[in-house]
Amino acid sequence: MSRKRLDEHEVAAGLAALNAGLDPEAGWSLDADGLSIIRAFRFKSFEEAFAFMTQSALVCARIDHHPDWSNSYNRVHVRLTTHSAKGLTALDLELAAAMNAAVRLA
Ligand SMILES: C[C@H](O)[C@H](O)[C@H]1CNC2=NC(N)=NC(=O)C2=N1
Repeated sequence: MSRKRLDEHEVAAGLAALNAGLDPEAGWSLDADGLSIIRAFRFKSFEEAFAFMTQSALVCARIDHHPDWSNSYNRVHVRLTTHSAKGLTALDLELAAAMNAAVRLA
């Protein structure tokens, strides 16, 4: 997977694909600086939130790409960017898609 920075059209297309079928309030959005994407996840319990983080962590380890994230009880806030590229790459879209899938397993 490439660590080349995506242009704004690639980012917009990626976000549209990630958010297809999601409640517009619930999906991924571009941060104000355009360098990262963010999503707030809310679960039924701390256990479900942590199961989601555990599932996501396995993907992070596999693709060597890691989120900036925080957890408070049943909420997980995620920010994805590629530090080495100083912006968004295909890896961020891949990890976001994996997190969308991990929600269903949590
Ligand atoms: C050496 C190693 O591949 C790099 O430090 C990776 C690890 N995980 C990473 N994760 C993220 N989100 N951005 C990076 O630039 C990055 N770099």
